[in-house]
Amino acid sequence: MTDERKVLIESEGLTKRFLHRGKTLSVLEDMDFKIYAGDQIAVMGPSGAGKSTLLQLIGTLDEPTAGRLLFDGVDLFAKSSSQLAEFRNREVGFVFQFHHLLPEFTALENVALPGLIARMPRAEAEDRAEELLTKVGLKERLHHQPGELSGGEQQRVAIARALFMKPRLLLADEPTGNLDLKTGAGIHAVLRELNEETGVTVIVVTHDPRLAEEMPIKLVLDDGRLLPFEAGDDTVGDRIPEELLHVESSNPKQLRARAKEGDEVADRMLNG
Ligand SMILES: Nc1ncnc2c1ncn2[C@@H]1O[C@H](COP(=O)(O)OP(=O)(O)OP(=O)(O)O)[C@@H](O)[C@H]1O
Repeated sequence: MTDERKVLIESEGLTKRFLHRGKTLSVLEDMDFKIYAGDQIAVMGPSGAGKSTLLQLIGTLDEPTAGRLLFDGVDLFAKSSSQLAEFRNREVGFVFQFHHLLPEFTALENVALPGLIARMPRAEAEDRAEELLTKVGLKERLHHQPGELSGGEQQRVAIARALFMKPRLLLADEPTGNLDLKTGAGIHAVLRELNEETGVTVIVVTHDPRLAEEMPIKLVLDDGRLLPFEAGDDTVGDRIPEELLHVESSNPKQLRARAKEGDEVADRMLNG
């Protein structure tokens, strides 16, 4: 099958092992995948499966032990560390579970900060920050400090800040981890809307299949492999996510077999 869409990220044999107290811990093994520009992907998997590690590699915050990662056809880890820093500034927005907003700055100032660091005129940076805060539904909270915002609002400020430099890729590591389900679903909806408006490629790590439902592509990382996750059937329900993921991902063959025929996107990503 041919696909006209642009491949944004391609991994070839991506491998990450940690040396810990004299023992080698293999986290990601020989991963091949493609992520297309504009994809919206949720990555689930048991605790310790390597989800954060994968995100750190894709965001070039860490280096692989082996393998390559291409971004728009360019081999990322062939770049120098200063080129990589520039790549991260320009192309990648990060959102973490704990938002790392500056407490003494307002929402507007927090979002405008990347522009000020890049020496953008203040008025221009603040205009863009206001535009982004409006997009994430916080037009009425521009001058609130993080401590005066709810957890979901703080996370939306962090998302707006991550998008300030118009990155092509947004990486979110459990952005809903300390939020209730409803607020978490709101955050995922914001990510989806931003993707639809700006075309930014979104990869979000989550523990909760109910939150993953917001994302069109759902993958499970387990045993160092990415597999399609079909959450649209009766296995989701109200089961405990960890238990569900464990049961599902311990049977990768079964999981593959169960992936619906229509789930071509995940298949294309994994098989090229
Ligand atoms: N710097 C490191 N040195 C040694 N081991 C590490 C290091 N970083 C991560 N690990 C190990 O790699 C494995 C994967 O960690 P990672 O944080 O990527 O998992 P995760 O899937 O994101 O887990 P969680 O859902 O609990 O956040 C874990 O077993 C962890 O202990």
